[in-house]
Amino acid sequence: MAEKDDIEVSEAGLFPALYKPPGLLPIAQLKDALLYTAETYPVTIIVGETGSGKTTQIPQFLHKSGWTSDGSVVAVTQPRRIAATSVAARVAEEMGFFPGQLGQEVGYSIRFEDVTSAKTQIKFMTDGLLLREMLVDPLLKRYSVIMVDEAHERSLSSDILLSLLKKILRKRPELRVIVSSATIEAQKFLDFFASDEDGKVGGKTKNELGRIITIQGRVHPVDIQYLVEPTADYVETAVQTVMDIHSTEDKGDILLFLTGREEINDAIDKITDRIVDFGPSSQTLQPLPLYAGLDTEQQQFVFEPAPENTRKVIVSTNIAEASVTIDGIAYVIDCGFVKLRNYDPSLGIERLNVCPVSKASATQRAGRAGRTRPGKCFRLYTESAFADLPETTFPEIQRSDLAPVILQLMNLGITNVVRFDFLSPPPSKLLIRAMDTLHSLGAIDEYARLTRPLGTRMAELPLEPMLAKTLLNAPYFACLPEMLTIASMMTLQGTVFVSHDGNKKQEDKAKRRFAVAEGDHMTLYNVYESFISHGKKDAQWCRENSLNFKALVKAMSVRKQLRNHLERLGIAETATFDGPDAAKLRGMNLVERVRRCLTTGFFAHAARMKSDGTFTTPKGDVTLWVHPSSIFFHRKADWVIYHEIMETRDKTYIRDLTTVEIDWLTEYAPSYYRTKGK
Ligand SMILES: Nc1ncnc2c1ncn2[C@@H]1O[C@H](COP(=O)(O)OP(=O)(O)OP(=O)(O)O)[C@@H](O)[C@H]1O
Repeated sequence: MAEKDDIEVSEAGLFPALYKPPGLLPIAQLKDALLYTAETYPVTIIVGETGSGKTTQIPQFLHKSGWTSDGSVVAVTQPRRIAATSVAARVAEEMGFFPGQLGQEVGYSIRFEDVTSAKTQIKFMTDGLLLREMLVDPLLKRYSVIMVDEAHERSLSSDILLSLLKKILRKRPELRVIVSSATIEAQKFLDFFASDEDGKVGGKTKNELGRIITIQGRVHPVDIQYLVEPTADYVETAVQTVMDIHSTEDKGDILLFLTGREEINDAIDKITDRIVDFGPSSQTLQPLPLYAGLDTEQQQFVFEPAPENTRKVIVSTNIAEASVTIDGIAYVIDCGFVKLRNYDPSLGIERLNVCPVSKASATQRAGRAGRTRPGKCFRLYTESAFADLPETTFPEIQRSDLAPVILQLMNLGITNVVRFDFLSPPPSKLLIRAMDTLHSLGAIDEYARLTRPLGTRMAELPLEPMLAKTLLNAPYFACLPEMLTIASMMTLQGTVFVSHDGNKKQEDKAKRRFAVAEGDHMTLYNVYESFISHGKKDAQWCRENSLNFKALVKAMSVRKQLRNHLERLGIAETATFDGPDAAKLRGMNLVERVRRCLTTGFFAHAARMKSDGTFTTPKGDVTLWVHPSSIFFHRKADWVIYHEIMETRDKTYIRDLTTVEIDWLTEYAPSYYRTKGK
């Protein structure tokens, strides 16, 4: 029986307290001001210290003061999935719901994972997902308030979302938009919403449009320390700092920010090697990785409390940088760098460049400490280097492949994307390249209009344009069931094979066992089929075959969702369409039909193997390296199409390859290969 002191009254009823309220968060003092502003003005820009309570408290204030009473929903968008899911869990808990009740009054929605219900009143979601919802609900009518969190990060989707919300406000003056931002961007956001030919948004003049609210103060102090001299090897310095903290500082977990998976694994190996130096009796260290490529389950580990006498060291990319609270973190180590995507429109290659973080990012990182206890942040750069950092991160919209987002904008009826009201307009080269890509895929015509049905259908599928086109073409190649599986497996982004207990050899053996000579797509198909034929629920079989059980279960769910999307478009899984080549295709085996179908979507990603085992682009101007995860890392091929291309450090890698015939490129993309002179 619970003690009286452990009993809390919540809206959900009486039950033993699962959590202790965080005391008065700084935002509590501004509750009335905030609610008044939201009542009075369409736009509220909120600027506050990290940890002051913006993300977790504002939606609850709004909910309690009636913004959801008519069945409307308060939405909070996040640039990252881990933030959306973990904050939803926290808010549900604060409102008195048990973990199993997540998805009822409080829920979250991220791509291929909707944990909401008809009851949901507070919904956390990725900014990209809210954009998608506009396809079915263009004015986002189910929401009374939309809070765009971490808007200063300038993610591609949140920038586009702000532009579209500005448009929606003209038609829905009763909608409330709250934008949470770092100080430096606040005025820019308000000015953006106010800028209009007639100075009016939703019938309001500039002065009536919105206000900036600033929250002072934080829950616990964070002591920031800098290096006296710069370091030439921040991974080594980071590991050393972990060891120093462990031997000299009080209890408390550590969060170390590095730039990517390789560095993270390297640091974890080094930490593991050095733990032994501390001897068996002392408190031990538990290093845990955190990056986007891990599946949700693996990411959840970092939130679990460390075992007794153990100090957690979470080694993370910037995905833990904003909105995330990991209870127990007392120390943050910030390497000062981040990997940023940079799309090269002339070559169509995405580069991952290691760049110095912005001051806003460094502040966010430091703010992961001092949330549930006082903290320290060790910046692995000098104070003068900090002073030289840019204020905010360069907007993603100015360095991304814009084809997916332009396709969506067009489907929302924005016909002239060049004149779209961007917060920061992208360079014209990026726009031109995106239009080019969409045109070559047949999604837009020569007048830059969305084609019907292909273009609109491509926009409606939650897949990138090349994969969407491939899937939509599959009925012409009588391979829709197979392509549904392949598309679902592609969304797992390399998490299918795992080395259990670090047994890399076993993993390689398993890969060879499932390998299909024609390439990685059919190999993944083979894995999925074997999983299904082993009764779907067989985690032990997955272990024996170095497969990630959770990832495969996820693939099943994604496949079902994609199948439902197609059904809504009037395409049944069993559909076969007769194209001009129907008779010819009937004589071909399944693998050839799949390869041809892949060519119709990925023809722009063609490459040819050279004698040294590397690949080259059709023009021969770029050397491409096979990603080690591909079956062609050790095998020969001639022409291939690939799914993804990425430049890291000094090499350009391609991953997920399938063999094709050179003639198919001109057969399925005649204008692309003719005009490109390839
Ligand atoms: N999962 C959690 N466990 C324990 N305390 C939490 C948790 N989530 C939030 N808190 C408490 O609530 C406070 C406010 O968190 P919240 O995410 O709302 O702040 P924020 O202002 O949005 O911060 P940021 O901008 O840094 O994301 C934290 O500082 C912490 O004290």
